[in-house]
Amino acid sequence: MSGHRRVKDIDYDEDGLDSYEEDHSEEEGAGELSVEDKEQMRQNTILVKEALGDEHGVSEQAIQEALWHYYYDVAKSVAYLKNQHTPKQPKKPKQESRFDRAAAAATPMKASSEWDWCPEESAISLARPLAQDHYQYGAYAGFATQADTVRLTHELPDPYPLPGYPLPEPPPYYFSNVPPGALLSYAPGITSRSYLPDYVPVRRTQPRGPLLGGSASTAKPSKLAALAAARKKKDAEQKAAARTVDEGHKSSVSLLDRLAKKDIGAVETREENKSWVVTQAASTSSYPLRRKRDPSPVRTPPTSDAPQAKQPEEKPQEQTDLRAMPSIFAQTICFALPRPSRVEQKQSDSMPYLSCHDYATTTVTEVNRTKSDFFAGPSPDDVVLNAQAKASSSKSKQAPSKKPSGPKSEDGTNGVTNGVEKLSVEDTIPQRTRSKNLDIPALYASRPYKPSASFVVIGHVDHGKSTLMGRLLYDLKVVDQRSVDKLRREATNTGKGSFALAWVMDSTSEERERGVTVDIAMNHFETSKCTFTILDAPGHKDFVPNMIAGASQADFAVLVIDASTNAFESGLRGQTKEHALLVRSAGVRGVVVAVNKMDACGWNKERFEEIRSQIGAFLSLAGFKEESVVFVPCAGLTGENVVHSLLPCNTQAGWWHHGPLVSTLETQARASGTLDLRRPFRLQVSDVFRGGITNPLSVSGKVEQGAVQAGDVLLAQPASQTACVKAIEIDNEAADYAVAGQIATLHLTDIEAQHLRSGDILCDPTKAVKNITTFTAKVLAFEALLPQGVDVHRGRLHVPGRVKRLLAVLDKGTGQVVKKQPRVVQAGAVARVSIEFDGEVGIPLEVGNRVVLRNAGETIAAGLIEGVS
Ligand SMILES: Nc1nc2c(ncn2[C@@H]2O[C@H](COP(=O)(O)OP(=O)(O)OP(=O)(O)O)[C@@H](O)[C@H]2O)c(=O)[nH]1
Repeated sequence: MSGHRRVKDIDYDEDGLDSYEEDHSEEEGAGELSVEDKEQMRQNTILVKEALGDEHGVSEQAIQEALWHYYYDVAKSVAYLKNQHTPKQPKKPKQESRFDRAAAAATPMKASSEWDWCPEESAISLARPLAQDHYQYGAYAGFATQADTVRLTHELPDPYPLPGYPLPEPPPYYFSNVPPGALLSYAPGITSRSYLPDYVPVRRTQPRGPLLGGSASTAKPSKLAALAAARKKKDAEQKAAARTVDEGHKSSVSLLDRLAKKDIGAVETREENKSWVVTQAASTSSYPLRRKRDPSPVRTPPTSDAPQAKQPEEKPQEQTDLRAMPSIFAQTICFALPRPSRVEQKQSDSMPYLSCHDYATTTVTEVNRTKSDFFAGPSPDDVVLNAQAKASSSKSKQAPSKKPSGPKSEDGTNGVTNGVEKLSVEDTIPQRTRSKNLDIPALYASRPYKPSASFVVIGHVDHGKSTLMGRLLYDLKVVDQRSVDKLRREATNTGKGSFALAWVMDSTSEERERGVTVDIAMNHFETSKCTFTILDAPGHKDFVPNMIAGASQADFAVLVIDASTNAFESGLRGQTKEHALLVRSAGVRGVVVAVNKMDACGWNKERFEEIRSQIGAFLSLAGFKEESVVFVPCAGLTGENVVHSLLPCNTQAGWWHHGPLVSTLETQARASGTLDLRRPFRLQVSDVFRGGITNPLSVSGKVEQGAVQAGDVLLAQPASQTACVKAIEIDNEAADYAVAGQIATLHLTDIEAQHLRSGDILCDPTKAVKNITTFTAKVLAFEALLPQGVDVHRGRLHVPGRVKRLLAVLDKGTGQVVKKQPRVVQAGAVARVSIEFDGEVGIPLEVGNRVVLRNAGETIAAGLIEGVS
């Protein structure tokens, strides 16, 4: 029985956390079998013998060694022993798939001896899942070839005997012809620990096949073949053309790709002053885009050395009009000198320094002559700082006055101070926003009631998540016809016509080129009853960390399942179950299962029922309550039963009498639960935006608990820096406050950008989250758990650490300690473990947070933090 199936009756809720005794005193003898181990060994040996039968003739010692090796896992031991002791049968060559044919057409290759370097054991253990997942790992990523598949298929051992047996990682050679940098950019989830060491010894003698993007299930074979055959040639041509034809256009597209907003047209007029919103002049599309996420600034110690304004340098030779325009500071310094009319005209209305002298025409002699005058009085900085000090001292004594109190000149005749005098403090220094001291819980309770919810869209790669969400937005008129037509044209031109709707969500050029979602795409829409935030998660296993980040912000999940032949089954072996477990681990309680691509199976009721019974059983084992799981058949591509009910003319679907997907979403949103707004404020930063003029630093994320309003001072952890909330936006609209459950954008002041990264916490400074270095957690093990290195994930946060100690195995039902200090925690067991972070910097986590533990690209456990230190 796999780890996935042993999730029964596990409740991740905080309830019952206090009920466990803790006793770490008992140490077991190391190196010898304990009494329990011996008993377990004896019982499992009998089970293995029974499973093997007599004809295998495997010795008891071999059985016990296998059991020891697999930590008493009977199924794995049996599989191993069978593989070891069964003579290999020559297998029938697998029938070539469309992908194989396309790849062969593109790059004719014979099976080489590339496989021979790989140890036989690895070959056998990797062969089957790789062949099954050839598309996912290989052709999909563009690194594997037909030769790989053919060879792997010939080498296949007996089918994996274990249901839900976890897929191993792709072998290193799948990436062997990729430079390490490119490997990381293709697969950010792959750590150097998991792949890069193996990269070095791999040698390939022949070039790999080209990238075959697109969907196996929907692309036409002829197109694929043609695409593959022309790929190499086109790649070279396109790259050269893209580089030379329009550099400017390219950069604007790539910037555009990374931005998020609902309506480009609206932003073009409203957001001229936000540098993170790039307006693509040529584009008139209004499909939603993604905001640019700040590339996590490197945290550096704060420095007081502000960049200095450039001082005029002595240049013996004559300056001409060709010199660059002076800085505003230089113009301020030199404004007493005569000003040429050319500059007056140019700067007439826009510049605050109307009488400013054009420094470009000032000679060194002039500068020297007037230098003593310039520095006779206080510097502009001094004046401003003095005024600021005065303003703050007067503010503390008297009520704030609306009239700006500008700095008084100390020397009315001095040009510099006169110039600065014209500035008010408000013009120069961003005013700290004053809190309106709103009673947020009362306001929230009395607001016009329209529930809002965010949902994460999960499921195996290519099951149609992005297309379904694109269709939802299109049918709800969030995206207009013109934009979709444009996307259709673009998608068709690149041979990916069927992805047009998916491109509504997948907006980056990388995602469009590869035909897969890479990061969470966020979008908003509204129905007459609710407002929603979509978090479209990537389905590919390399991007599971991004999926976890989406799950942590969601109120419920939409699990998309491809109903077409074999796709559902391959999803079960892939990410369908893993995603479902992860969202449950992240605290999500409700799931809408969208049984998608029903058009591809002719709206077959039996197929729908089969999927409902299998997935329903799994979700209940994973801890979802039956009433929190709803199934809806739909087809994102055709739009049937997504927003509009099924047409009566669709006779095949006459058996479905319930509403479309959107009405199910509304029901789930209403059931999403109540909010406790009076708890201390917490927001995990999901994205950081910087560079805007009016809002130089903004962050977005889900308010996990409590509430925030403009003027509040927050503490950023782990940097331990305070910041002031200047303004708040929710769903791209200005808001007075944000409350738990809402995904908000906070515009911040009084903090440097390097103190904020995605994954950080903004919290109430009076009840702050502490930075910790170790914690204990109650976890459910998806794989056997040992003291080992792990990546600790919580939303956008992921930090390397290690399982320091296995403290106890717990009873799943009661939570009582079953065994103290176990040597290993079996897959499916619940355990209390102690985890330590690798670095010296503390990590902002607290009791009650949900964490996911991953190792080498696999999720190995998930659970709740019970204690921190
Ligand atoms: N026949 C049919 N094909 C569909 C349907 N929905 C999506 N597809 C096709 O399935 C392929 C993959 O769709 P995507 O929306 O990119 O899948 P995805 O799950 O978002 O993929 P990732 O985000 O990369 O995991 C595309 O070629 C779609 O046209 C559907 O309802 N019917």
